[in-house]
Amino acid sequence: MDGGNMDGRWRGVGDDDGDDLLQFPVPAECQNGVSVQRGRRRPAEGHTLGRCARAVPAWVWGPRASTLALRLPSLLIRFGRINDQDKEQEEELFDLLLKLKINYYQVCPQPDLAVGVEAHTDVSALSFILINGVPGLQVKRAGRDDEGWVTARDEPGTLVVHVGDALEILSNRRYTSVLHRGLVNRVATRVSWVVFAEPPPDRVLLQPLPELLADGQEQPRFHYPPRLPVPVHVLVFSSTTMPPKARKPRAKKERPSGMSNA
Ligand SMILES: O=C(O)CCC(=O)C(=O)O
Ligand SMILES: [Fe+2]
Repeated sequence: MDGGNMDGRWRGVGDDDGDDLLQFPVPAECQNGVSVQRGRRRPAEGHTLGRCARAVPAWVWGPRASTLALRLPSLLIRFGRINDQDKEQEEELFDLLLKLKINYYQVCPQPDLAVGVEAHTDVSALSFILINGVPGLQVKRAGRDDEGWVTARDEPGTLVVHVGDALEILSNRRYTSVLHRGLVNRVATRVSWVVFAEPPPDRVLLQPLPELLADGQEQPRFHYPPRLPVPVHVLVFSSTTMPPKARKPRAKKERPSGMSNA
């Protein structure tokens, strides 16, 4: 991605080494919340979302993330022993939709009282998360409810990959989606760039892949009659009235106290 200067407020990222990230302010227009950009291409110049997306480190949109994003579901499914012959299904899984979201968390002197991004699972197949070196991404440990939250590593250049709901459903829960949350920080602004990789909404139905159930040994763990295409899934699962997985521990309402990093 080209270097640049938007109204003198920020400088672009030219290097691919992740170091720039630590000194990299997000343009003011992106600081009111989140910006979402659909599609695989970088947004158009001049568009607000484009301006925000230009703040994205090169390699979020660059070959490393997109290669991973486009290949990982297929590889994971293969590990799940999907029938190798089903090329058509594999092609569909390759044809992922990539969406970018930028989270900007203002410094907060009282992080315990603030809401960052509440505990949730992503509806994507996979999510790729890059943070600006300020910790605050937390993952709920699988298993017992009382095991608590684990803070993701924050070394520059660390790319966190989450399994999302779509992959859990397609894989008939060979992979389970990750409950996670984003916290604000007491002393530093947090920025996270998330690329959500989703199955193509017009072609992939969110149901366990038939190949996994073909031999009759395994029962489908997800039933959605009538079988829903992705947009409906997103609608339903985005609803606060219908959490995607009752088996997942619910988000605790209390604010974590150990995350100030002050
Ligand atoms: O900001 C973070 O570290 C996580 C954000 C997140 O999980 C999301 O936007 O879906
Ligand atoms: Fe998320």
